[in-house]
Amino acid sequence: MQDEPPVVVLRLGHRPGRDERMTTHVGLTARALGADRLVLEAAASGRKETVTDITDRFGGPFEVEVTDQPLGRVRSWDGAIAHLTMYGQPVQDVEDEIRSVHREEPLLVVVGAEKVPFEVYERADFNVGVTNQPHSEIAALAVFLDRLFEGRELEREWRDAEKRVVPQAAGKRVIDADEE
Ligand SMILES: C[S@@+](CC[C@H](N)C(=O)[O-])C[C@H]1O[C@@H](n2cnc3c(N)ncnc32)[C@H](O)[C@@H]1O
Repeated sequence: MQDEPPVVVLRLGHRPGRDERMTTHVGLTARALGADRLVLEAAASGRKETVTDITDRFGGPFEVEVTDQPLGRVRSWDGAIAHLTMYGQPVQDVEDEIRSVHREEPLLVVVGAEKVPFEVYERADFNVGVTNQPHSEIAALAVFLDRLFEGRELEREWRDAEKRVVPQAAGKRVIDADEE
């Protein structure tokens, strides 16, 4: 988020066909819940447009990039790495330490699609479990980011939006952002 070291989400793995919506939703969740950037691997490059389109309409800043060297991103990352995995340390036990590291340096958050290479477990500064039960990278990412930002991401402001949702107790209201 603004005025903080960046949080970058790396979506490691993508099975064409099967993972299209999951990868899109990893990106939308990263954007909505305070991450600054999403890195997709080349097989997922088709998802970039969808996430970018949402950013164009509903605001940013949020960047999406595609790499053909996803593991290279992990190897060369200049900052801390949190890898979300059901085998990791409970998020509630490590969140304070991750927050304190993130005050000083950028954070790479790695989420998988299928089996993640063991190298990632070794290179990660934190292997983090959001429960030690199998579930979803989208759910794990959402809980992790909310814990990292302690809810501040819910109040963030969006820049350069075309549209803005006006919260309603019932019904839907979307206005042009320049109508305000
Ligand atoms: C379908 S799961 C793959 C399951 C795999 N056995 C694992 O967690 O390493 C896809 C991704 O969801 C995330 N994930 C699933 N369950 C999780 C949990 N309990 N805590 C944190 N991340 C989780 C991980 O990033 C994982 O790579």
